[in-house]
Amino acid sequence: MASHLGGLSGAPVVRVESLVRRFGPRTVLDGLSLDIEKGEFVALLGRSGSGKSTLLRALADLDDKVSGSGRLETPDKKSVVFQDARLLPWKRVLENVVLGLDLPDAAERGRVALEEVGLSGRETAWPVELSGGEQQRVALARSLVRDPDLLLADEPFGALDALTRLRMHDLLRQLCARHQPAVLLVTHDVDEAVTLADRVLVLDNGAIAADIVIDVPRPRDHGDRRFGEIRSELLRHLGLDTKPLLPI
Ligand SMILES: Nc1ncnc2c1ncn2[C@@H]1O[C@H](COP(=O)(O)OP(=O)(O)OP(=O)(O)O)[C@@H](O)[C@H]1O
Repeated sequence: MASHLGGLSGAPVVRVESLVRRFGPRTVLDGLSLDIEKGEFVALLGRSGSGKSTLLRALADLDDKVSGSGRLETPDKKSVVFQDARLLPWKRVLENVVLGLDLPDAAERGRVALEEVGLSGRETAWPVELSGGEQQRVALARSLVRDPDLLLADEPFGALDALTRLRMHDLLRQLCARHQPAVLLVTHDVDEAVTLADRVLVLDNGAIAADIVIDVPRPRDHGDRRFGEIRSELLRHLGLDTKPLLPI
């Protein structure tokens, strides 16, 4: 698989070939292959337990037990955003953003990143003083201040209310357009995937079962005919056909 080039050029930023991850007798990733191009926004869907977070952890270098006959190549500069912001409660917002950033202009960069996510003026606040959406924006600022070549996001909006989620979609698109990292976004939300991504993958049986280029012009309208076709195709791949659950 992974034959897609998506109209983008250059060597892939992420190259995965024949990746295997077993937990005891259970094979969760079974020879998975995948490429992500520079600046490409890829969303990853899959049923619960299909191995999405397992793959993301492998790409984030958080798992040293992956194996396989192929290769796992990722850039050195990568950032991860999780469902919960994971801010240190005893550090102020700006300190959280620049934590571990060993650069003379770290504070200035942190301020710029906070401005980009709309949190200017909150530099000295404590995380507990921020809403869930604001905390997640701090987490985004913390990721982007490192200017990553790869942004890995594991259901980053899963804990947010619907309106905040939509606002975060816009923000993430803007930030990605500006910073141009390659992105792998794990999500359960088919519409989120089709709204944001250049390409959507479906993980099933330990491998990429579908690889669909989203050829819908931006800004994307959920009511667009092509949007609906792609949504239906993805739901089919997820085993969630649009058949009614109850007899009508
Ligand atoms: N540390 C672990 N030890 C044992 N099994 C694990 C471990 N981590 C993950 N698994 C198993 O691997 C499978 C895939 O888990 P993973 O969290 O990657 O799925 P997922 O697709 O992200 O699921 P969800 O959508 O529910 O978050 C699951 O069956 C899970 O029980």
